[in-house]
Amino acid sequence: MSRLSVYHEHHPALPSKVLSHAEDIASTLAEVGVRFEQWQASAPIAPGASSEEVIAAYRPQIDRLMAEDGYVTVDVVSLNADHPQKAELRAKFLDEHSHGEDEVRFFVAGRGLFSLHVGEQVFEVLCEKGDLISVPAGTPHWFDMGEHPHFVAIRLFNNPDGWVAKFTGDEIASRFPRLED
Ligand SMILES: CSCCC(=O)/C(O)=C/O
Ligand SMILES: [Fe+2]
Ligand code: NI
Repeated sequence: MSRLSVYHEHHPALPSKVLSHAEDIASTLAEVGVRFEQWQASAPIAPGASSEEVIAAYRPQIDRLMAEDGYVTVDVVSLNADHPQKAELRAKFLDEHSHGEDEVRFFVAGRGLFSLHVGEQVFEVLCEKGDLISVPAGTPHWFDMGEHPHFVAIRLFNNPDGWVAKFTGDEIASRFPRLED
């Protein structure tokens, strides 16, 4: 089940708030400018579906976001526990970083743990199948795919150069919870 846990940045062991209803998660994240939505596919997605088929199943929602927020490219990224570089990839995303553009991810399958560092608070969002999150440009954050990663995600970009990260050098992420398998 999707979940939002809110922490003070100095108290990683004790969340001040834990929410599991999608409406509550969305309204709490909206207060800090973060978009959270749940989407339904407009067509069934068969196992092994191509990127084009995955995108087609969510075309109306993708087109709406592109029109609202000016995203120009869309792709599909897929990762599972057989990936030979899974440990390196996990470590890279686990260091606190920001991007010059919004980080927009829709989970077609699987799960991942996003943690957003906003002021003195950390908003930890467990994203599951059907969840969309948009991390605003410039927001320090990290992402845990877990020791045994499994996700298929649609990514939207407003920069055609794709994924570019600026690492903050802060070790805050090492003090916060990891994605539990
Ligand atoms: C679900 S893809 C997440 C990995 C990524 O692109 C990123 O920037 C994490 O912060
Ligand atoms: Fe990121
Ligand atoms: Ni304190």
